[in-house]
Amino acid sequence: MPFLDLPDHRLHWCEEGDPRGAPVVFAHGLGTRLELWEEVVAALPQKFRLIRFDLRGHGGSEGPPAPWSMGALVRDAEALMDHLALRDCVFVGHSLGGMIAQALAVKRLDLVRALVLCGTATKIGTAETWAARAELTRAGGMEAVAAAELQRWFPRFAQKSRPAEVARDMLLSMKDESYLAACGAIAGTDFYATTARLTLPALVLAGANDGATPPDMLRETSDLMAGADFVLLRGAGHLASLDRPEDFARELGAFLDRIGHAFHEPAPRDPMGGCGEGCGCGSDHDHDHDHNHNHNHHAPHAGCGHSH
Ligand SMILES: O=C(O)CC1=CCC(=O)O1
Repeated sequence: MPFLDLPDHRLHWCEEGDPRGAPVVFAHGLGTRLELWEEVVAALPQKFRLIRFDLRGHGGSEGPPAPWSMGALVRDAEALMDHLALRDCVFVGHSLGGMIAQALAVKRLDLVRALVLCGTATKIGTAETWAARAELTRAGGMEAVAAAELQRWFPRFAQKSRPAEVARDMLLSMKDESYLAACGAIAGTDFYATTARLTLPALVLAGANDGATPPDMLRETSDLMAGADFVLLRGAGHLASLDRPEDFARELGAFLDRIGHAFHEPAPRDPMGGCGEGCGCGSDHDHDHDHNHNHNHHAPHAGCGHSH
């Protein structure tokens, strides 16, 4: 099992497909783990380089002490992608992973050439709903969280299904403190303004029966991004990759074909050095999304947003 050692925790990741293929990176959401993508990855053409990882405190990845910021979660993804020398990836993000995807596309357009967002939005929940979630976690632990989440993640007819059992096991495998730290990062996040500036190719997949991030939220996120494709997955709940893996893989595969991902040559690294963010600005400033840096080079007049 490969791990990436970072200064205060280690990240667990895995890779399938063709190591020389065009890269596709998968990031799961709150309370799940990289197994969320198992069946989707198996159903995709293996000509791609298919990389999955566990977010900090999830699955096989360690959880450093709280608090965690969204910027720190984004830096984990960046560190892994840099470690694997990935460029011009299609980044597939579910829920919290989809928030990381949006931030990465703003911050590191050299890493991300297209986005696939599912079960996510620019902002999920409110300060009040996340405070209530924290209270539930402290009072009842992950058992109580799982009971509440399964009702939101799966339509009533699927709450006793195999995917619901798998989701429950994932939630119960998580430590309370990591869950609370991840909730804290989501509670403080609103990417509306920065995601609205994205113009890279994007596919937004909504589960028609998603009670956690309902289709309207996904539609709104899709409408924000110029040229994004929106697809409603019938019969799917919040974890569409788990309860409708074949439909998910078909839509994702068609998107990869549409953007010619298999034939895409990664852009060369900036020969002038620069900040490593692909903007050629030459600065060594900290590109922390928390501090509102804006790096969408597809937006012609956006500027790099850095203080030089
Ligand atoms: O847990 C939920 O209800 C929905 C959610 C928000 C972020 C995430 O990853 O899942």
